[in-house]
Amino acid sequence: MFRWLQPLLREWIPASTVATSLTSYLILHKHEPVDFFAVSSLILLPPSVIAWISHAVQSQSSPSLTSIFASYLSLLLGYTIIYRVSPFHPLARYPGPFLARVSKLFMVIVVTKGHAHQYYHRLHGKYGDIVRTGPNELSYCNKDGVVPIHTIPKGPFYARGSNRGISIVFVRDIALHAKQRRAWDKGFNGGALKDYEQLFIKRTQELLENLESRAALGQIVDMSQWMKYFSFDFMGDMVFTHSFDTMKEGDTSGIIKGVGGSLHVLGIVSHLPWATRWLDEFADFIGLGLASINIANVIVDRRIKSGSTSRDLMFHINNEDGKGVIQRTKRQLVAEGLTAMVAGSDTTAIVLSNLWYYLLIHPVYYKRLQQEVDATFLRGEDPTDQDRLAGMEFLNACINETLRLAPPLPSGSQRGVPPTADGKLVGSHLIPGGNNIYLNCYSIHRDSRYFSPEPNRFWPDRWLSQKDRRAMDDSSRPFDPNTPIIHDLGAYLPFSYGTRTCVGKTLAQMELRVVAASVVQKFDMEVADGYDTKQWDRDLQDFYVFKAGPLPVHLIKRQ
Ligand code: HEM
Repeated sequence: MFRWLQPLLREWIPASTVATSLTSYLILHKHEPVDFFAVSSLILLPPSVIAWISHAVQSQSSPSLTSIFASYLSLLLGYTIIYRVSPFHPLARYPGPFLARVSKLFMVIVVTKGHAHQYYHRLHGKYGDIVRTGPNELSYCNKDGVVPIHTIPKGPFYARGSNRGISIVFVRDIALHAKQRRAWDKGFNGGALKDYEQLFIKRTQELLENLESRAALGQIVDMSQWMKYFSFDFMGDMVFTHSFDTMKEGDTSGIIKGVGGSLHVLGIVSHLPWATRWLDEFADFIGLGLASINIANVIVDRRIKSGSTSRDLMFHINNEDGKGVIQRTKRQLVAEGLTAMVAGSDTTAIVLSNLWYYLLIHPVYYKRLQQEVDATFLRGEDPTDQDRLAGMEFLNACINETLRLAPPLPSGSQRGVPPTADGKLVGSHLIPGGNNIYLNCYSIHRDSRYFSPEPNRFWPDRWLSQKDRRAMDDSSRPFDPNTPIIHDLGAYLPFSYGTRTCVGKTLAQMELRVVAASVVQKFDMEVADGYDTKQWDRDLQDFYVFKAGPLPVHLIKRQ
């Protein structure tokens, strides 16, 4: 059949493979679709049609299906790579590792190992303030980027599939975010914080009782695990009036494991926005329902049915006072509730764990903190009074220094200059439309232009006034007032900056102060025998939010 067409076909197949792959490349390049059907049509349809025509003509010399696909896909890949590494790419002038220019897959490999924060930090050390970390992505480390970067909308990292509710963290549209944020702001105003305060004070008491019983038995306590138990239990109370009771029963509901697992996957997959989107779209279909979403679904269901028995966060977000601006579907409530759980528990837990680690390797600061607590609160008095806690300079210095050295979101939050925009000026760099940028929090916090001397060292005194400042690791000596100090708060952003700044900042600070002061008031703390404290940094992994390993300690109840 169609024998007369066969000679023509010999010429036509390679030509059409080149032409269709080039056309598909240009469409993919210009529109960057992430929709599964659009992308798979562009990738699979043209070679399928060519193969079908070739098969219909049935020439002996017709190339096989495999070779048509292989040529088509190689060409598509070839155009992409050539353009990305070429001097015509809008980010061509920015330095960075060669493989990062070629594909974001390179960063996925780096991220998977968990030490992206250290890798980015080394890149800034080698290439300077601005580094190309992906074909269309830059990492920035200069405080002149703080304001401009945080006025750019969130990037494709935050794109979600259509079958998930979109929680506040993932809303990319600026106007929609402002609307959604109003309900959240209501849930974190002075009155609401007062409501939550009693909840975390109660959970702190429970934490202390648990630590005390283990201390009495001489057991080793994993402080990292207990900080998670505490923060998840409190968040369950605060967000949904739901008791996870992990301090009593362990993680029987699977919420801690589920949230940790989701963050791990998100931290890796979200470097390929199309993959995140597809995972979302097909997760339920292929039976990959994320455990944390399933748990949140059940809790929100129960919470909606029971109505509000107290003014928890759902009360505000679900407009149960009738004063709200937007009505939410159950899917959205699940997304918002889960976001609150993730944003509020893993973050505070990691800050507290890091605080214990720094105080353990600098026992002199642990003692100083104890002295300050003892001087502020009477013997037997619980350190829960927020006014006095806010005035404790050394306590706040220790917390701030922990947040400086180990910000829970170390690599920053991706911002994407809209493809239609002319570009955005960041410092002296014009970032062209369609490209993404991160302000690297971990690196900027350790930059000697902003924090000096010794920016990599835990030295709470840098936060104190000159008269109170003591020498590094020797609190018996005053710090030499002639040594120049740089302490630039314009480069300090553990809670982010601008309209997307952390809505839970005040709550987190209150919680951190109460737990830190309560534990040091009650216990002396020592590293457990056999634990090498160098392991802590090795275990600390950056999956969007820091994830810590165990921190085994001995607690000794103070008399
Ligand atoms: C020490 C603890 C905390 C730190 C360091 C922290 C840090 C941050 C950072 C850096 C962001 C920006 C994220 C981004 O741009 O993608 C953020 C946003 C957010 N945080 Fe926190 N956070 C903490 C505790 C909390 C708590 C206790 C809550 C309460 C539920 C909370 C709720 C949120 C929410 C809802 C957002 C999204 C805000 C928005 O997009 O408008 N955070 N946080």
